[in-house]
Amino acid sequence: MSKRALISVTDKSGVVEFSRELNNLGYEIISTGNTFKKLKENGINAIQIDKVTKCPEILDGRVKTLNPYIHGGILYKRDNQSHVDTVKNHKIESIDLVVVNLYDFEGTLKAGKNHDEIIENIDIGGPSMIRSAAKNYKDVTVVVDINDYDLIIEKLKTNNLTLEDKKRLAYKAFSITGRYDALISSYFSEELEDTYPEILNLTFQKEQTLRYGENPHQNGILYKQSNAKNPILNYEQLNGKELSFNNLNDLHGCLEVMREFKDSDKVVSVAIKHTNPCGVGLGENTFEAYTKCYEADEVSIFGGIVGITSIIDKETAQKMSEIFLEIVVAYDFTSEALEILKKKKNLRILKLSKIESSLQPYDMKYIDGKLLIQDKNNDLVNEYETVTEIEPTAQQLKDMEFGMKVVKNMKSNAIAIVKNNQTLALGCGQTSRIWALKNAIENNSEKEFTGAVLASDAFFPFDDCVTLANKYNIKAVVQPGGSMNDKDSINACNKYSMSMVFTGIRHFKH
Ligand SMILES: NC(=O)c1ncn([C@@H]2O[C@H](COP(=O)(O)O)[C@@H](O)[C@H]2O)c1NC=O
Repeated sequence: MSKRALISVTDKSGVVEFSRELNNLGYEIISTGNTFKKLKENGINAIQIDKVTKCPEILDGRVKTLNPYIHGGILYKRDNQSHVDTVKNHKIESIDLVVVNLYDFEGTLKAGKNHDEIIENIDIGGPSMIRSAAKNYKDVTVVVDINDYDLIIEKLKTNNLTLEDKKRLAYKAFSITGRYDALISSYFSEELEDTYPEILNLTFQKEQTLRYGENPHQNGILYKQSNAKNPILNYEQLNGKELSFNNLNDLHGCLEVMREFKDSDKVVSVAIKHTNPCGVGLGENTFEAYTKCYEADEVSIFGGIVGITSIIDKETAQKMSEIFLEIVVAYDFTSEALEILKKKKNLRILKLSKIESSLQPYDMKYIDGKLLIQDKNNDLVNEYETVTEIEPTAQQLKDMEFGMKVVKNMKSNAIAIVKNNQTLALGCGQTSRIWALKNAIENNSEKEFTGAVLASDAFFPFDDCVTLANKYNIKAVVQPGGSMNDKDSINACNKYSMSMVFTGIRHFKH
């Protein structure tokens, strides 16, 4: 008896050639509405589904293959006599190969169609057949990926389709239906504004196998969430080696800082080291911004990432090429700038499409079998409230906002000393706040801090930071406030004739 293949595909690419080969191999083909039409038009020998189901496709295609003649033919165990007798009694014929790809739910969603159209694009019969065939993979071959057509034909021709192959195809099939359902579930959770559902169905697709992970002995992979909105890692690579695990992680840190300044009328230049900013400068033009960023810390920038919210010109590119950088990322590059930067073969040059606001509902951390999820930290300050006798100057207020944007994106405990739209000294990732400040000051002992502003990611539990700042003539402080001992810091500020502003929002980043 000849073998039978059921072919029902929305994406019809390659299906004619594939079916022709199946015909040549002696397969009888059963097919649904439009697939059947396409095959027939191309001279493929096929039988329409209703000849098998003995029922027309009904309910606008909602029921085509949901039928015992189909599922019985797929699901019966060939080595189970009772199953064999049952299908024989019911005149159900064997289906040995199931070729299905699903209604384009994802594409319909992305095209912004209305709810009813999206619902109509939830495939029911397709996943059912895929799951039936995958469950019975020992007896039935399931093909869900058009990229597998050639290999399947090759294997069938050489009689070399092994049980292991079929198991792998079944695995792929269940992964595809699982992903499909996760996308549907996410759609409903969004529709019903259920940001933190009881069951969180996230689905990620492998985008890139990285050379290694954070260290050479660790594997590293980049997965992408296909239903993410405005993903921040959205760039075109114009030069250089493939991005590494650490590059991608650091780049994310860089883009998050750039995002803080995306609506600024000035250009921001950020230097990142190990996900933390090590220099940030705001300027009227690219060169000024980069110069400020570079001069903020000429040591740490070495081997770092530089991000610029503008077009990189020749002058800036020349200055950049004086040092070793891993990545330069910007909105664009002049052709002269690109020519200069490209001389460094390994320098990764990235052109960003655009920096947009984050539309991701949350941030997450995988903690060994559990997932910690929280709202994305999209706010900067609640309101600026001066809590001292002295008010900050207009420039100090501007620097306070600038400083908060920087400390918000540094690992806690984080301190930024800033002046005139430039970071002068940064301290981060310290286990004590005073150490973060000492670190910042001691690493930049040659600098003049008079007139600078001190920004802190979280409140001061003691007045020690204020006292130390005063020693270096820093006369303005911005911090969230909220400590039981706020009074101590406020009193110290008043004693030293300093201004202090509370923002009302803490920015821990651990
Ligand atoms: N309802 C059913 O019984 C059913 N059986 C198969 N499908 C889907 O119909 C599509 C193919 O339809 P057509 O051959 O008419 O283009 C395939 O994507 C397949 O997954 C169905 N459609 C939706 O559920």
